[in-house]
Amino acid sequence: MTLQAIRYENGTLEVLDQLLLPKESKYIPILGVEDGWKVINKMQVRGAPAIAIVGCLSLAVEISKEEFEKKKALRREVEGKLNYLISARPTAVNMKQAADHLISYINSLDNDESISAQEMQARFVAAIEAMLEKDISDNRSIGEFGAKAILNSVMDGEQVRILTHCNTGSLATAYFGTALGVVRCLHSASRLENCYFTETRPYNQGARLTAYELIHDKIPSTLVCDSTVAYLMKTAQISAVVVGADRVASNGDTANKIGTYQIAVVAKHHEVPFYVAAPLTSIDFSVNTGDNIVIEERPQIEMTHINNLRIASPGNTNCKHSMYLYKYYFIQWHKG
Ligand SMILES: CSC[C@H]1O[C@H](OP(=O)(O)O)[C@H](O)[C@@H]1O
Repeated sequence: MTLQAIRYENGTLEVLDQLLLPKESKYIPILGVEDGWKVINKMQVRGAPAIAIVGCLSLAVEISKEEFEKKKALRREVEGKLNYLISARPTAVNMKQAADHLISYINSLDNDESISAQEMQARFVAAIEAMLEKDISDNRSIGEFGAKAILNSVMDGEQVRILTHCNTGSLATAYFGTALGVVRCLHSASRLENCYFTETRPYNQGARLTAYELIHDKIPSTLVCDSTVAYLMKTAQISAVVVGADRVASNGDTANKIGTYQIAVVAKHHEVPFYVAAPLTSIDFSVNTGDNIVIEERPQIEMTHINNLRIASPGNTNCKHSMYLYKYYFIQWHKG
């Protein structure tokens, strides 16, 4: 059984506090949407699919404890709280996609006169709970499809060497992962020679989270500095790069963790196939190109400190060159 970022059973929700990993493995209770918003905003829970699932489950936990006489009251509460949850982080689209779907669903339940307020509440909670199993099923399909695509591009029986960035595994989803799900499928097929993964400064999703998962699953892997990527592709015969996505625009432009763009450019230079592994819930058809994707900027302390220890000299942060911005960049989808 791979690691579980999310524990949900009969209306009770706990999440693994990923800010404490790998030093401490601690689950924290989520009692409602306020808790859900906080753990997403603080990145105690992160990863595009996991953000949507935890956000929506926090709503299910909250409304399961309430009684609604009027269907319209339930609909209004659901709409307000889903829009609140979207504001926790801007770039990953999964929470917005889930909110749009659930608002449409609660409106259809409200308009169905054959359904009581209690039935409406029960069906709505069930729809959120179904997101967990759907994500796991999607991840397994992505993993199998991605592994097959990579193996089709190499010689029969050849062992492959994969490079990935950030964390896209069980700690970023309901279970199994997206890009790391592809790695898991290659390993299960006995075709993975090694998975190289970047530390992914400044939050260190790779060094702290992907390392934790690959060691847990006993998958052959090597942690590399972010700055090693070009040298690695020049010297290590990388078979393919596989990364996740926070938001994919309708033309294929992809927003992902900072560092993805430079890996894509280096992969193109070294003619290494580059794959984005993402569920349909990460694709935003309302956005034409990457230019329209909101880029998340986070507090500079997330870069200047590690575990509250300053690692960057204090400077005049008003000067442009000294500004520490933790930004996502999108990669132009290299067609053909
Ligand atoms: C399947 S996770 C997709 C995406 O989420 C991660 O971002 P964060 O750790 O900031 O939530 C990373 O960009 C992954 O590629």
